[in-house]
Amino acid sequence: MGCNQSSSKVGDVPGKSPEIVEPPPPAPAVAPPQNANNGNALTVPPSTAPSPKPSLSRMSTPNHPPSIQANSDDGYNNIRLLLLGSAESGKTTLLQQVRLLYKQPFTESEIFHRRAFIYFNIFKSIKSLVTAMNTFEQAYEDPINAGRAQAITEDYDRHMGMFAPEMVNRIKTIWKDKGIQKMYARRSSFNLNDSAGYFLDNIDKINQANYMPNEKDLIMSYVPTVGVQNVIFTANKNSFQLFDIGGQRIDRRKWATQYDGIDAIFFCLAISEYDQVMMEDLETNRLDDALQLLKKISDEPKFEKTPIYLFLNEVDVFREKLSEIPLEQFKPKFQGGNEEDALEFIESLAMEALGSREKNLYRVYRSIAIDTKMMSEMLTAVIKDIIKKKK
Ligand SMILES: Nc1nc2c(ncn2[C@@H]2O[C@H](COP(=O)(O)OP(=O)(O)OP(=O)(O)O)[C@@H](O)[C@H]2O)c(=O)[nH]1
Ligand SMILES: [Mg+2]
Repeated sequence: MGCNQSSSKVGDVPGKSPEIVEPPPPAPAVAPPQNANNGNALTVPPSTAPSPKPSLSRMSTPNHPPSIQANSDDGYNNIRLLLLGSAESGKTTLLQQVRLLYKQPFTESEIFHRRAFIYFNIFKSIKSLVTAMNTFEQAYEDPINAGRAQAITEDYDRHMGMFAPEMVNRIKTIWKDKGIQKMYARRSSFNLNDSAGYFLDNIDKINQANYMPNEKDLIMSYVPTVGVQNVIFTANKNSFQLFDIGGQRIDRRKWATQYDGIDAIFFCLAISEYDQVMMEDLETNRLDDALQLLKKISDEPKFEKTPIYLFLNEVDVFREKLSEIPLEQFKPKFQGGNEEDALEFIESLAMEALGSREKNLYRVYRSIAIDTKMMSEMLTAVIKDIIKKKK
């Protein structure tokens, strides 16, 4: 099964919610990754295109996503939310948590689509690890694994489906190697998907013909967003529409087309990226880029009166990384200190980016977007706050 198959529509799946919209992307369904460390060349296939809810008017091109009418005549508020932030900052993960919280289940086609990407995530992770072994001149515990790793390095297949038995054994054997495990412990020194260990540990379960990703697998997988996705949900008699746009530089050009009529912004900022550079230019610091982006959004005249809910995300990865890679190495203004001091320092940078914005026009949260319990509490509070402000 490949991703190209996921062009079926939500409306095609009996008994499934018609409320999720993922408009067709402008590019072919799946383009090959550009290099071993960069899966960002992938595009998202048109997995869903629902039949409309009676009270909603829709359009379905990527630049003009389906919209709900600003005012309804049934006493409901229609509230439009925009999810922004750089690539891999946790936007789609947050959207997924919203879907879990407000009971917008994944469609069958979405699950199959994600499943294909899970294989791709696994292969990309093991490839990043063996590449790092060469870069950092880390030796394999078993020298035979160097040969197995070479075969991985030279494999340019996209691997969007089940692995052949030989390949799965190769990946498992390499993953168990103590040298690779040492490299994995140093993963903050190179770009590795945050969910690499989770999927590599579960490869036996995943590499089955009848494997269906569970809730956690779906949350942990990474499918770069291309174009605009959105979810419609109801909370406390208010109808919400949440738009999620890809955060890679190439996708940010589309952001401004979504700025009109937005009631609140959810901004995800991956604070764990303080030591990393952008995939796009391999130069710009990812945290600096994200902070600049936040400032740009905060200064945007159209958002002068729009509340910003800022999620300082990936707190788990941040905490793990601090002991390995001191923050002060990358942010000399940080005087050093414990985890809390480091978090407060990052928060102060975010406040700077938010500038002179009125206090009631932003809220800052420390989040772990993969943590469903934490996110359900946080999002419930955020949604309540938005409703209160809208009244
Ligand atoms: N450990 C950890 N992983 C996270 C967290 N938030 C997101 N992830 C993982 O990071 C990866 C990227 O997350 P996404 O939500 O898809 O990123 P995105 O911002 O939508 O990225 P684009 O669509 O490329 O703009 C996924 O594998 C997620 O499971 C977090 O707080 N902690
Ligand atoms: Mg996304």
